[in-house]
Amino acid sequence: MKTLSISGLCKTFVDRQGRTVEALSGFSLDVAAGEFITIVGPSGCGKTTMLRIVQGLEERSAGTVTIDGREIRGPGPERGFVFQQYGLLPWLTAARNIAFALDARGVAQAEQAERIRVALETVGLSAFADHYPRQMSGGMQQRVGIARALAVDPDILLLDEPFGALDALTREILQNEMLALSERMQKTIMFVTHSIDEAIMLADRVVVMSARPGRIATIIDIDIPRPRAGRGEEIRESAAFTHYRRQLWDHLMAREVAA
Ligand SMILES: Nc1ncnc2c1ncn2[C@@H]1O[C@H](COP(=O)(O)OP(=O)(O)OP(=O)(O)O)[C@@H](O)[C@H]1O
Repeated sequence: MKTLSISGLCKTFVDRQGRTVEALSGFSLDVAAGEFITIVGPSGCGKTTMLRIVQGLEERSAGTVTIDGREIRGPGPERGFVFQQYGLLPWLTAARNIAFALDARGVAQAEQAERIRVALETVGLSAFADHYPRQMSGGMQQRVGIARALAVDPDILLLDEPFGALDALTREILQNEMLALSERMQKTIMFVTHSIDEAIMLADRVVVMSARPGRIATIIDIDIPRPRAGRGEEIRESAAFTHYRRQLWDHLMAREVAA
């Protein structure tokens, strides 16, 4: 398990017309080893930008990102990323999609088959290794996306609205799988979502971002005991959950009105 420290992160984009967009301004957060953080905020407040910088997919304009005290600049094997639109290559099977990621990370061929087998088993897709993305539902494709991130065996998992494109029922099923996974594997997780319920259900802490330029507006500790996997209905119906939902809703409404 690894700690992640983000300090004074700023990002200014310059578009083709030379106009500047300040996406992030002074985003700072310390994430403890094994902690599950969810991030919510108004549309366009810089959530994806922040996550992409932490993954090393995007340059920062200022600030630092450190993992266990070591500053990072580009992508690395200790971090795995899950995209909203799955990001699978349509001409490759589930297993080959995972192999492609392992190749990119320099994992030896001899090790790959076992890693792919374990990753697909973890997400319940052992029987679908040879299926192409078009032969799978959205939920299954995103399970492959998660398996691909897990196959690299990262300590830190970064997920950018991974269930945003799924129907409500599939979304709840995958949330439960995410809970089971995180409670079993003890990874450090940052998870961006637009769903208040999802943010509460999964998190140890919910980070609420301000409108663009994004920074942290408030952080809410979610004091709902773990393990939570398999207890979705009970938790959603609890007084604590209702309380957190109201609290988050009020914060987000205040941001949207201010935006
Ligand atoms: N490559 C880019 N060039 C110029 N502007 C960009 C670029 N990428 C993002 N932006 C702008 O930066 C701001 C933050 O974008 P970002 O996608 O990080 O927000 P977000 O909070 O993830 O949005 P959403 O909630 O809608 O997914 C937006 O105004 C966006 O238009």
